[in-house]
Amino acid sequence: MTVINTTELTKRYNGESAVTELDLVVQDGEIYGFLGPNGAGKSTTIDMLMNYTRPSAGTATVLGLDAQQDASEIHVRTGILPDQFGVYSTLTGREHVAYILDANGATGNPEGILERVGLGNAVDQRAGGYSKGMQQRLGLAMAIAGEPDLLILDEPFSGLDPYGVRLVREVVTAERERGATVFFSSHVLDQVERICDRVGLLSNGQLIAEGTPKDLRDLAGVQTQLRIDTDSDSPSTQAIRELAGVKDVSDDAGQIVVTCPRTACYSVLETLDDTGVNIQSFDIEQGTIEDAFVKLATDS
Ligand SMILES: Nc1ncnc2c1ncn2[C@@H]1O[C@H](COP(=O)(O)OP(=O)(O)OP(=O)(O)O)[C@@H](O)[C@H]1O
Repeated sequence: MTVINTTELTKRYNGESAVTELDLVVQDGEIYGFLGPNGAGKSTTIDMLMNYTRPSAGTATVLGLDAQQDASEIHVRTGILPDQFGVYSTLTGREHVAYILDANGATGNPEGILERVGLGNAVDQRAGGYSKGMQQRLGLAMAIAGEPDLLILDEPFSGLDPYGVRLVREVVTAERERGATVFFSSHVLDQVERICDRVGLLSNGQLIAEGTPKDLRDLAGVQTQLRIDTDSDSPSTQAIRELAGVKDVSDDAGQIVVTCPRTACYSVLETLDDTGVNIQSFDIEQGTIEDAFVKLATDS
């Protein structure tokens, strides 16, 4: 089933296009990362999906329902962590989660939900006294309360320490295992790479690339560098220069640096070994999705 489907979805503010003819399809059970530089149109797209703002043109369905006509039903079935999430300072964490469960007619144990996001010790503390990271975790707890079919998370890693970042990752993965679909925007690209099935890259309101994180690295031509330390001052590199995929080989006082796709690294090492080069150690520096993101966004 298609969980999110937009057709030529467009939003203009004062004649300026924030999102332009966006065609987006997210399937049931996917973790989809919605990426893009500041001002690319990510939050505007989420706002249109949630009917917080009306499109200037085009259509969107969420969970098979019309994003505008059926917004109430979509809200009940969707857990949302909005951009710039704010707490009610006088309410406790427990009261925040209980409110969402009640509003959505759902059952659940607020304490258990808060424990899942690492707020087990702050359940009855007023949220106004929570740190920024704790408030963000509370936002995540409210999003997952009631086991929604879809999670829409706008910058879920924002303001979190490494422990919090890992926790979001674990919660997102667990939610998908439960059967939810997850759609989130993020600038924290290494995390995106670790959990997303697919990513879409938005630039100036347009979807300029889409696929698995690996697809995007390949599309951008991001290469891997393999550094090999040998015990020779002038190791023979002719055989590896002729291997498929090898882009560049340099040799400096026994250290060979090979630029090639990650899949070619094993052949390079094996070929060097076959030609009698004594490999002492090696290191693979993989091109990242961040490299791909910058290249694709700059080229577009
Ligand atoms: N209410 C508004 N009125 C006028 N322009 C707006 C409004 N909301 C967004 N925009 C403009 O629309 C464009 C897209 O903004 P949006 O917030 O969707 O980007 P974003 O990708 O979410 O950015 P960020 O990563 O910085 O959160 C920007 O140029 C922004 O200035």
